[in-house]
Amino acid sequence: MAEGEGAGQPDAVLLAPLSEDTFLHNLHVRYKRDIIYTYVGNALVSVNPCRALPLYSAELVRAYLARPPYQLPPHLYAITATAYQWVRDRNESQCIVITGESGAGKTEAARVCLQCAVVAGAGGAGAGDAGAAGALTAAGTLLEAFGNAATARNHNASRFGKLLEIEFDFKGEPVGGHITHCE
Ligand SMILES: Nc1ncnc2c1ncn2[C@@H]1O[C@H](COP(=O)(O)OP(=O)(O)OP(=O)(O)O)[C@@H](O)[C@H]1O
Repeated sequence: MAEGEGAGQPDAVLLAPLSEDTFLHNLHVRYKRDIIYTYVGNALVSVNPCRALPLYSAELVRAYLARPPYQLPPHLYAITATAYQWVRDRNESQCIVITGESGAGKTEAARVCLQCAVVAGAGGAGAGDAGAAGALTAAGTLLEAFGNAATARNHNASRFGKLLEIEFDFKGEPVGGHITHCE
């Protein structure tokens, strides 16, 4: 799971010197090795690989849930697992903001976060596709069917903004959720 030699700097904050050039060069070095995630402190930069990479699995979610943040390579799972643990252990609402230009990969990133939250809420037991979180996944697909369109920048562009909320009970299991869409 370690990134190994020549993978660049996993946290851009540690680049010396830190400039636009070194930042972009570091992202490029990592991208060439199919490493699409890089931290900037507690934020995560994701580069759209435009092809499926073997970066996602329930087993990997469990690995991120089991380790403190920053002990494993940068990943959306690390961000989501930390948010989930803070909801469960500190009883604090958490928010993950995903931003970027059209086609940057926001919708895919939200899907990955939701997948991670589903597995986390199922106690890391598996795909955990049932219940509130499974319904949210299905609702997202349904909204895309009506609210997405092909554009010059993205073959599956969301034509609306999306606020996705998941509610967890005191055991950390998802019990409800909402998707609010805005034009
Ligand atoms: N992590 C990823 N792995 C593989 N392919 C990806 C990934 N992220 C994005 N893509 C590809 O890029 C396309 C565009 O991504 P996505 O729809 O998530 O962009 P977006 O930022 O939500 O765009 P928009 O704002 O136009 O809706 C996806 O349909 C998919 O083909």
